[in-house]
Amino acid sequence: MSSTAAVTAAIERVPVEICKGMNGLEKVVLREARGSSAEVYLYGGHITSWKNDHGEELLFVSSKAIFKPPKPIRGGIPICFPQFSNHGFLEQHGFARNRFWSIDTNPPPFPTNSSTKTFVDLILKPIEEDMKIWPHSFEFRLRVTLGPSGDLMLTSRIRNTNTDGKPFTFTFAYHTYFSVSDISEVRVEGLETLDYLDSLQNKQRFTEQGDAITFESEVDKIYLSTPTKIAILDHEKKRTFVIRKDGLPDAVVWNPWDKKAKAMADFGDDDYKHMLCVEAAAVEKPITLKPGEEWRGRQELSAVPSSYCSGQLDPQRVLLGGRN
Ligand SMILES: O=P(O)(O)OC[C@H]1O[C@H](O)[C@H](O)[C@@H](O)[C@@H]1O
Repeated sequence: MSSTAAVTAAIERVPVEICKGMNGLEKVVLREARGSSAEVYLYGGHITSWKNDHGEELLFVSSKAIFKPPKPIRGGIPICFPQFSNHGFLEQHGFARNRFWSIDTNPPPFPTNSSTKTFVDLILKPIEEDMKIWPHSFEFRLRVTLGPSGDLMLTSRIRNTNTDGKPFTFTFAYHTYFSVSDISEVRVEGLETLDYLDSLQNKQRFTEQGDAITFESEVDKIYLSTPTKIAILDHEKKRTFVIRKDGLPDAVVWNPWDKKAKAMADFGDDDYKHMLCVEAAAVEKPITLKPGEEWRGRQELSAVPSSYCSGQLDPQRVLLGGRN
């Protein structure tokens, strides 16, 4: 893109608001004309709010969340990089979720749908401390976009900028906490009959049964090679979340249930009833990048009124307009 085009693109964009959030931490607020909004903290590159055009919050953030470094924020969408969970020697979920990201004022060209003008680009580069625990140079660019109908899109571009010729390997997840009315009324469709690693049973491999997934106890599973669309149906709210993903073959499903909830200082005792994590991820097959190579991982979230019946995962029908 020429510099003139870049300037034009910047002018056409809906300006984003940068303000102080909890404990004075900086956050970016995106707003769409019809009323939807999203908030992202520079601390963690962490989405903490996604509201539909009625102003209803769609993500769960614990009322006990601690917005204070180095503690990651409990809820919203933490970014797990360069390690998912304890699958490696780094701290749980890697360090991206508790680093300060910057606004990327001049991101490399990025194909954008011409109707979406509400977005912000963030960037994370390693600090000296990171290089000690993970000796690699990288540029992690995160674009957060709010679509005209309130869809929330996250695109990550991770580039190996090592100058020593060395490749690096990472695992990744968008650790999305969805807000649900009552976990026992929720069903997940799209993961039936798939293989998963059960993190509650030493990551042993099992095969899911044929019915949609429902919840009556703690769950912590990594579903493998999942379809690009997954739906979360919330009967009580009459709302369906549709997750579309690209470059992220796995999907983690997590709910800590009552005992683990009580053990977490930044999570209310009953919070587990009102959240469900379904996390677009790349875990089973870690990503390796050579110097100069870039990886992309994309997640798109929509929330629509539940209007379809069990066993008919057909987001084309759910999403008026039938986008794929
Ligand atoms: O407490 P955190 O470090 O944020 O992790 C919360 C959860 O994240 C993922 O869903 C993992 O699969 C779980 O094993 C973990 O408990």
